[in-house]
Parts: sequence; structure tokens; C-alpha cells
Amino acid sequence: MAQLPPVDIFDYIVFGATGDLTMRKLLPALYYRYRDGQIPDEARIIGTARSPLSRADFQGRAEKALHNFVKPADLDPDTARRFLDLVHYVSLNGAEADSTWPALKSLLAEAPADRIRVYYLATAPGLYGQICENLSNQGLVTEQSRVVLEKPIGTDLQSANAINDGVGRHFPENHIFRIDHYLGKETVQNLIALRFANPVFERLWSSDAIEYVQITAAETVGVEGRGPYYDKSGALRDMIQNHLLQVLCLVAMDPPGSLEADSLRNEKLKVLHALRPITPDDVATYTVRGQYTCGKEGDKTLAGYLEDLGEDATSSTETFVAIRAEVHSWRWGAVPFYLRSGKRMAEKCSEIVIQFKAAPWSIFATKPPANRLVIRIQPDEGVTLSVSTKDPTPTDSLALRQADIDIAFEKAFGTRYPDSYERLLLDVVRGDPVLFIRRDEVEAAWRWADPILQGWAEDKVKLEPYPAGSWGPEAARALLARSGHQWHEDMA
Ligand SMILES: NC(=O)C1=CN([C@@H]2O[C@H](COP(=O)(O)OP(=O)(O)OC[C@H]3O[C@@H](n4cnc5c(N)ncnc54)[C@H](OP(=O)(O)O)[C@@H]3O)[C@@H](O)[C@H]2O)C=CC1
Ligand SMILES: O=C1O[C@H](COP(=O)(O)O)[C@@H](O)[C@H](O)[C@H]1O
Repeated sequence: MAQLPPVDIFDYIVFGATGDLTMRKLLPALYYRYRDGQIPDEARIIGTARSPLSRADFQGRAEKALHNFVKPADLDPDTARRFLDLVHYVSLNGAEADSTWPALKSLLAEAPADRIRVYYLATAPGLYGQICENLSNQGLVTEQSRVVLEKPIGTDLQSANAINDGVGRHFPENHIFRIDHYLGKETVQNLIALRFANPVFERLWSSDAIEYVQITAAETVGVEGRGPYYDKSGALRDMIQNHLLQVLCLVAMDPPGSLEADSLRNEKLKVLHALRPITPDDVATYTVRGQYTCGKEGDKTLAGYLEDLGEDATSSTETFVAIRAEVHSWRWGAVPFYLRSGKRMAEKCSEIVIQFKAAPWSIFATKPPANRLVIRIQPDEGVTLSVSTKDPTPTDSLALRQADIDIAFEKAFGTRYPDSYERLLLDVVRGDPVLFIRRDEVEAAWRWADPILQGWAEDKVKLEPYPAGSWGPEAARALLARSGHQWHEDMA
């Protein structure tokens, strides 16, 4: 595989570095890119959090994270040792002005003042503005400083604007990188190639040929100890308002004029603006929300959400969402885009299903089923197109049989599929915003999501229980059934 050139030397300062995201995603991703020669040995990864750890303590946690989340075959002891030499730690509450900033300042001062600095905010979104203000007041925002904001940005439009305004007071827009790691996924980026490099698909990509689209991000995990964050967020804020809307944009958008960042992001924004508004009075028609209860995974009993939250917990937070969205445009008319995401579902599966329209007339003894294109984001990354073929069994008639045209990417290309964070973390160093979210996209997404959240807050949609290990509440099936549609797992 052609080696990418190394990026410029940088300091990556991660706020919230003792958290799940840093250990499970950020450090392993940086290790892989270091192993592939894309990170210079002079670069530094500086973790910060309130926990009073020494550098050696944090390096020990980092080493454990590599052992837990890097494939054993990819974890070379010498490479890991050299990588851990890049890792530093400063105990610091970034959200507090009078915290131990001098320690971070002196560590950063050891490097040339024009070194690229990336401040990665892997904390709760409510801390972003304060951390940026403190960075600025401490004189730590240099010409070469960038800031990365994790999703969800805020909990609604108003709080998102407050965060964006607060961060924007200290960093120019082109140095603010709003990350949505779904855009870092090879298979999500592949939508651009699949659609715009293959006229055979783009020529059919409209209401003329497509009956409906479904986008699923199903997880088997539960809340996994992230209750304090998740119970304030819920599935809509955690997955739909960001990841699934971004995937919907790439599925529904018109061809961009180029792969330049704003050319792509302008087209995505047009989709967000064309989303049919779902008002509080509509939510019962267009949305389903659920919360997992105890269930089974094989012989294993799975606790319910409330039990996962803790003893005597009560919560009306949704762990499952299904929504019938529509993109009101010439291309799509009223084609349904069904969005679905949940915790403790039957399978870990992120996919897009394009259900084409059936043939208007059949000359065969049996009516051929409509074609279906399944784009597997993860796992088992690939694309499958179902087609009708002549049944070769000797019947001396032209009977039909279903067959699949299938590409399994790792097998087809014989290469490891990188984690989504690998490219994104280095694109920030490169200053390439193409796979990051522009402020106006965040605002448009909240403008669509807020009325749904308001309708739910007014109890206009029952919180439906569903057994852990299932495909979600029955109401999610009914949402499609009333239009004669089905979720992928129910299709023949
Ligand atoms: N985990 C995931 O899979 C994903 C998470 N995200 C986002 O990333 C962010 C972090 O998530 P995650 O790592 O799971 O969260 P965790 O709760 O696991 O970690 C939070 C981190 O923030 C630090 N922290 C907490 N309070 C403060 C404070 N007042 N001041 C400074 N630091 C603080 C904690 O360390 P300490 O207590 O020592 O200060 C810890 O390092 C969230 O915005 C989340 O939405 C996005 C995508 C995926
Ligand atoms: O942003 C988030 O994404 C993860 C799921 O990411 P994936 O790449 O494994 O699909 C989700 O578990 C988490 O709750 C959410 O914050």
C-alpha cells in the first residue's frame, strides 16, 4: 500500500484524556498512524484531565489501551515503546482558570512556538467554551493552534450556538474541527465513490427508481458505564443528530462540483435544509423511541437500561430511535429515509439499504422482487446488490432465481480497514476540513432535531420498552409496515 508522507511535527493536547474515547479510539488510532510512519518522532501526545496521574501512570494506561484495542498482530513491542515515548500527561482541569496551567505551559514551551498544536476536547460538550477561554487566557492559542470538538455539540440548537460562539471567540472557523467519526469511516467515504464514480448508480439515485432508504446504526452494547453522559443525551442526540444525519446527507445529496471541503459541505447542507420538519404534533406519526429492558443474548441475561444506570435509577431517556425522515427536493419527492439507532440491539450493524422500485410489469411466471442495494458500513464492510437471474435448474422455462453481486472490501482489496479516527486525527494536523462538520451543518441538524425532542418532552410519543438483544420496539416495525415497507432483517 502506498505510504502517505508523514505529517508535520505536532503537539496533540487531549482534554479528557483518561476517558473512554481516548483510550478506546484516540490512542490506538495515533499508534496505527505512528506505526505506518505518518507521525514524526518529535511529535507529542499530551493527555490532560483532573485525575492526579504521573506521566508514567498515564503511559501505563496508554499501554494498556494499546493492548486492549490494537489487534495483537499489529502491536509491535518496539513500536509501542517508541510510541509511548511521545505520550505525556498533565493533571489539569481545563475547565478551571486557576488550574495547574503552568505545567502545561512549560511543557508546550519546550517546543518551537510555531509548532502545530491540536487541542482535542474529549470532555462533555458543556466544557468546551470554558476550556477554550482558559487556553486563550493562558496565551496558549497560537497561529498554528486548532481545536477539535467532539459530538454531540450541545444538547439543542441554543446550547450548540452558545458552544460554537464560545469556541469561536478564541479560534477562527477554519481552525475549528467538529469531528463526526462516521465521516472517517472508509465505508462512509466510499458512498462518494460509489455514487459519483459509477454512473450506473447515480443515474438511478432518485425517487424515479428508489422506493425507500433505510439507515441503521445498531449496537449490541448497552450504556457501558457512560450513564452520566448518555442519560442526558439519549439516542437521538448521541447518534441521529450527528452520525446518521451525516450519512443521510451523503446518501441524499446532489453531486458536488469537486471534492473540495465547502463544495461537499454545501451539498450536505442543502439536504439538511430540505429535511421535512417533524413538528411536536407530528412526532407520533414519524418517530418511535424506546428503552431497552432486560433480555437475553443466547443463554446470557442482559440487564435493562435502568439497571445499567444503577440502583433505583429512573429515566425516560431513549436508547432506541426510529424516524421516518423525508428530503423534500426534486430528486427525492417524498421518498422515506428511515433512520434507526439503538443500544442493546440484536446485532452490531451499521448499514444503508437502498430499496429500489419493482418492475412496472412482469413477463415472468413470478413477479421479480425489486432490486436492493445494501451498503455495509460495519462490520463486514462491503456492498451487495441483489438481482434476479435465470434459474439454471433444468425446468425448460425461464424461471427466476435471486443472486447477489457482492464486494467484501477487505477481501477484495486485501488491506486492513483503518479505524475512522486514524485519518481524521491527522487531517486536523494537515488542516484539511473536508471530513469535518461546518457550523451551519450543526445548526441545521439541531433545527430539525429540536422539535422532535420537544414533542417527546411533551410525552407525545410513548417510550416503548424493548428486550435487550432484540431489534427494538414493535412500533418501529409498524412505522414502516404502514407504507408496506420492512426493516432489512424482516425482508425475504
Ligand atoms: N466514548 C465514545 O465512544 C465516544 C465519545 N464521544 C464524545 O467524546 C467525549 C468524551 O467521551 P468519553 O471519553 O466517552 O467520556 P468519559 O466520561 O469516559 O471521559 C470524560 C473525560 O473528561 C474528563 N473530565 C470530566 N469532567 C471534567 C472536568 N470538569 N474538567 C476536565 N475534565 C473532565 C474525565 O477525566 P477526569 O475525571 O480525570 O477529569 C475523562 O477523562 C464526549 O463528548 C462524548 O460525547 C464521541 C464519540 C464516541
Ligand atoms: O458517537 C458514538 O458512536 C459510538 C458508536 O460508534 P461506532 O463507530 O462503533 O458505530 C456509540 O457507541 C457512542 O454511544 C456514540 O457516542
